[in-house]
Amino acid sequence: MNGLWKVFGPDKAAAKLPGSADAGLPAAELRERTGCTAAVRDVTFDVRKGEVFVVMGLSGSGKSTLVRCLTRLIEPTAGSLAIDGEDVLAMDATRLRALRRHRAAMVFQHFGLLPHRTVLDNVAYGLEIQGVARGDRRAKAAELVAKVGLDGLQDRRPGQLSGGQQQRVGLARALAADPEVLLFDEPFSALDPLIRREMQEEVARLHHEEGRTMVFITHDLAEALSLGDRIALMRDGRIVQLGTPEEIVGSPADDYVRDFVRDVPREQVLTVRTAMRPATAGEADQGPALAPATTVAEAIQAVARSGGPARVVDAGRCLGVVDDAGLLAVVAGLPAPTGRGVAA
Ligand SMILES: Nc1ncnc2c1ncn2[C@@H]1O[C@H](COP(=O)(O)OP(=O)(O)OP(=O)(O)O)[C@@H](O)[C@H]1O
Repeated sequence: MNGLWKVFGPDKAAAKLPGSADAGLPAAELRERTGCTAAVRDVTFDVRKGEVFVVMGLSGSGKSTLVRCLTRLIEPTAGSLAIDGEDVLAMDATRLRALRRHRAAMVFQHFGLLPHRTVLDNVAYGLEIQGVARGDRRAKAAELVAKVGLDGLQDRRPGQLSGGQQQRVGLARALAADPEVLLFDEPFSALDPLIRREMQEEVARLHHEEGRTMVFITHDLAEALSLGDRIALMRDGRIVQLGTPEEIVGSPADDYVRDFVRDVPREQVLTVRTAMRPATAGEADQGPALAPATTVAEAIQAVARSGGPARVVDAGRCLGVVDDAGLLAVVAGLPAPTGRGVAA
């Protein structure tokens, strides 16, 4: 998407706002002057095939509006939007329906399961509206019920399931459409923390197995950091930073982001790439070898066990070494000493 806007308010005023002098005003002032709310302001990003793209921000920052614009459940006010090169804003009603059914399925916080149908029939429902024959859809639904870990529960009704199990049914139903992209709107925020963790692991596992593209909305930083390949952090309708968890925690774009990530356990997010320094003579072939994606927390264990620096090795090449001073600097949030982070 490119330069996307969604402005709520009186039609004429809303249409005029993108690009106007008022467009940058803080939310309250904007509302006072124009009667409009700019829920999404000039947002540009690409979701890459196969990645988990997280949209994160506090309540009211514009996450849901942004993700609903992706399939035009909400009509954007301005900007452009494409999926696989096809212009979404030019799609007619038929193409749009196909987009929402087959290409970008949405998983909501409240799944809206059909209470009188069994688990299997709820999952098969998505296939039913696609016109799949009964025998085929039941076989496919049974496969998906097993995939999301609900084996043996297929004849229950939603009321006989726990919250987490209901979410799995919703997930299986979304997967039944075999969409290119799964859009998750805060799907787990109503769950208690243990079940929530379990569902996050489930999503991570499914992603790992299938490599399906996922767009995931959350206001929970820990969830964003654990699931996201990249995170777009929103504030007041804008993206304030877009980057990997390591970039957001390690190099916050401004004071707002810095404050946001202040309490994150840095050693669990940052990797040895941030902590390493060039190897000196003789170090390149000594000590334990760590992959570049190794977290600082894991590297601390390796260095503590071996009593000396560890090497960061990628495809047989030594990129640098990490020692206790470098690892401690990361944990303490200190700037890397000169020479660190530079490949040898
Ligand atoms: N239909 C609407 N009419 C007017 N304003 C709206 C409408 N929908 C959303 N807004 C406003 O747009 C802004 C962004 O809302 P949005 O729901 O996208 O935020 P969010 O980040 O998803 O919040 P939450 O985490 O609470 O769901 C808010 O200021 C909200 O009040």
